[in-house]
Amino acid sequence: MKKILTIAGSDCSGGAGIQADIKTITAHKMYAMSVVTALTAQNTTGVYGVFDMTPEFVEKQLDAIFTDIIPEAVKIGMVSNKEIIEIMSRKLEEYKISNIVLDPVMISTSGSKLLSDDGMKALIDRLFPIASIITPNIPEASCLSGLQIHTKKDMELAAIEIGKNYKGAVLIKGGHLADSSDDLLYMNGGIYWFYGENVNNTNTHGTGCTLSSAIACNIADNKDLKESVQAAKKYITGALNADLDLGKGSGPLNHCWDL
Ligand SMILES: Nc1ncnc2c1ncn2[C@@H]1O[C@H](COP(=O)(O)OP(=O)(O)O)[C@@H](O)[C@H]1O
Ligand SMILES: Cc1ncc(COP(=O)(O)O)c(N)n1
Repeated sequence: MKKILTIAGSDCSGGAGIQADIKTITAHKMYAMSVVTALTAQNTTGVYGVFDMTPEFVEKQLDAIFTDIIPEAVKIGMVSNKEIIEIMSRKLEEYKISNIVLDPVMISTSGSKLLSDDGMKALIDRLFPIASIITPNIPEASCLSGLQIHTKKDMELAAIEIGKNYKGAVLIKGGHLADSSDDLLYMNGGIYWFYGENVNNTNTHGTGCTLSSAIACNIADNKDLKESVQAAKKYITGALNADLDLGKGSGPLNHCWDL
């Protein structure tokens, strides 16, 4: 069985973070492991508290995993702060871990900040260089490129701008653009569009976490990056179409459908 590690924050309401990742990995019939970087008290209406793990305990978790079970792919989500990022980058390099999918989580769908300002710089300097692919949403791509993004052409310009400083693949997710769910992959100077069915469902809590975990599973399954994104898009569309409606805000996805 393929083993996937998620390094991310916990969402006690089960919609995003570690919980979304484990559900996605299990739905792909793979073995999920998790390193928790932070606990959050959140639900479909907002984030009400964040409790960061100590860097030392993140290190202990990473050592416990990498000295015993080596994952075929790793997904990185919420990383909180600079100290945690520095430990992660050291450990991922020390154990020569490859196939890293990095979701640069900065702000939750409900608008809460999930990464400190110095964390942002450390993320770019320490984790971007070791990731095979980064998966910013539109606000994150805007922050990384310094460009406003309102159209698909803007997405292309932002991807090229991010690509100037980063050698890996960039997937800009289009979920925040009105009436479109098309995602853009920028890789080796080429632009590839992934056209998605725009599902009429406002329950999108955890879509980014789910997509990046699904990409990690597909990479572990020996698919190339384009095939991995295509298959992950199929998974997210299915989970949105499976239509769960929980909570008072933007609810979680339904992972209980036949892939
Ligand atoms: N209403 C929707 N219908 C279909 N796909 C969607 C919808 N909303 C988001 N997606 C898809 O979910 C994935 C995550 O995108 P997005 O919501 O932009 O990320 P994030 O959760 O990081 O903000 C992307 O593949 C995007 O195209
Ligand atoms: C622990 C954790 N990690 C990531 C997200 C972002 O997910 P989303 O953008 O879908 O709210 C979140 N809300 N909580």
